[in-house]
Amino acid sequence: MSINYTFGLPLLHNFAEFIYYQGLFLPHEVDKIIGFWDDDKTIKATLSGDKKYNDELRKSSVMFIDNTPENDWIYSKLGALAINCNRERYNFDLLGFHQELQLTKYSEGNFFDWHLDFGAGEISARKLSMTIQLSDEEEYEGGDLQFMINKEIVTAPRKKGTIVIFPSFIMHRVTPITKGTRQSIVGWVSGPPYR
Ligand SMILES: O=C(O)CCC(=O)C(=O)O
Ligand SMILES: [Fe+2]
Repeated sequence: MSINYTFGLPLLHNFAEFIYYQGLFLPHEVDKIIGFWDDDKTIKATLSGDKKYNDELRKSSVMFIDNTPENDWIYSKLGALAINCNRERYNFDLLGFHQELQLTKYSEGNFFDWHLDFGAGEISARKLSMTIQLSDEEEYEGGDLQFMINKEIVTAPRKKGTIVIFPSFIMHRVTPITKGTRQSIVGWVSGPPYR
């Protein structure tokens, strides 16, 4: 039996669990971002909310990219991409980056197991998650960014400079690094609660 609604229910025909873009950041721009890494500004990655300091879920180092005028080119490129992507795919209410971009380094044995970027409290405003693959794919083994789409595990492209965007409620992980080092930028575009 089919039900015909008498009102026009807006549907998302272009929804995708994740999307990737290549070529937005030029190789020298990616290298410049990698150059921001400063061991003195590095902190051990922690988790938001109740899961804080859970070594079993996540092991990596992070630092934050200050939202200062000289870093504006990164924020504005990513922001513009997020707006376009959102218009095409999701139609979420977005307000902007409410947290600084996170620069992450995964060394051998580091990982981030299955999780959502969305949850109660401070992370409930996250709408879109963005990742930039900063490392040359030949430089590390393991370290795959993967999505759980129903019961299918799908791996995101590893090519240096690839930007991956996904709704923050999608389950994802970074598999353990078995060799070398992987760096990424992670950012969240936020907005008011779903309604
Ligand atoms: O490093 C990545 O590509 C993703 C990391 C991640 O899922 C996160 O920081 O929430
Ligand atoms: Fe995540």
